[in-house]
Amino acid sequence: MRIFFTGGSGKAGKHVAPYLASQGHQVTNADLTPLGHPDVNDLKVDLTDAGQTYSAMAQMASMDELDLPSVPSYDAVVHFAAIPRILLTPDATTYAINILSTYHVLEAATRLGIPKVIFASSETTYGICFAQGERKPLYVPVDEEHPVVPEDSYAMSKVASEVTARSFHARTGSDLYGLRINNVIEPHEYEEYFPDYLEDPSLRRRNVFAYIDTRDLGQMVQRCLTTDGLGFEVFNVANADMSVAATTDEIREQFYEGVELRREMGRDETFYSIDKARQMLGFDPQHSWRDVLADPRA
Ligand SMILES: NC(=O)c1ccc[n+]([C@@H]2O[C@H](COP(=O)([O-])OP(=O)(O)OC[C@H]3O[C@@H](n4cnc5c(N)ncnc54)[C@H](O)[C@@H]3O)[C@@H](O)[C@H]2O)c1
Ligand SMILES: O=C(O)[C@H]1O[C@@H](O)[C@H](O)[C@@H](O)[C@@H]1O
Repeated sequence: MRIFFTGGSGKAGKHVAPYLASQGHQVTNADLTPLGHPDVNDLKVDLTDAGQTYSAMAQMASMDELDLPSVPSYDAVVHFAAIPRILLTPDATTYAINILSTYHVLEAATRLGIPKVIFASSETTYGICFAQGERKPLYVPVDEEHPVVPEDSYAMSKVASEVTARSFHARTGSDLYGLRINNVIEPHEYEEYFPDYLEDPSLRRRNVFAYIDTRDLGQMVQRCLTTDGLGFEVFNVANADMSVAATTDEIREQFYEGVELRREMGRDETFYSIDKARQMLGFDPQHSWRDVLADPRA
């Protein structure tokens, strides 16, 4: 497929964009800074500018396309570009950049007739990650039906992005899949961060003890690309296990007193439910910190 990928130079995108290229897709990376990967075409675009966004999505992807009879249309957009958390820019700027760029991407894709947009939403929509003080989930495992009423500007921008996508879907009926991505972990980060997480699970409370490996995030995007006709949907994205060594029973006892348990859970199973992605997309995460570090409980 011919893919317009935004934010391909970032933490998640620099893994996912080349992975999609390795799966045979033709990938254009629309970002403020280039990725510089041999298999990905870089295009410098400021997505907060509507004209730039539309123009970039309408034009040819590479010099090779000069030899085609006309400029082909993109088959899908993967929208990862964003200010990816609070405290990087003032709250109002974080909100403004994220909602504006997402609106522009969705509008351009819609007007150009691109049939699918996969966009990065976030675990923060559930209001736990960047809550002032501690906030527990209403129930576990946290699934896509859990209320999304966050108090921080970043998560608000992601909720607004989902609402905007749902409305574009109402207009066109096209496929718009929002990925409520958990905390992104690059392969080299297991050795860097996880020894501390295994030692002290409270470090992962704000992520409901979950994580997502960049390689499994790539698999998720690929599955979204190959699964058509779902319309507007949001999906939690996380690895199958927790980012800590404690068991689900121990975590519930220590952190989730009074939190409803909706169903039986496995010993190490993620509290960030990926049942929907498994059922609707066949998502099947392959990686774990246990591939890199010894499980102190094994
Ligand atoms: N990192 C995480 O743990 C995490 C978790 C959940 C969701 N997300 C979401 O996933 C996506 C990717 O996150 P990331 O960690 O790779 O972030 P990142 O900051 O590393 O990458 C984002 C990229 O977007 C680009 N960008 C920002 N503003 C832009 C603009 N106006 N025009 C064009 N490009 C612009 C940046 O240059 C950067 O390369 C984001 O939407 C983020 O909100 C991230
Ligand atoms: O976008 C998000 O959800 C993420 O933002 C990151 O900066 C946080 O460190 C991470 O915990 C969140 O998962």
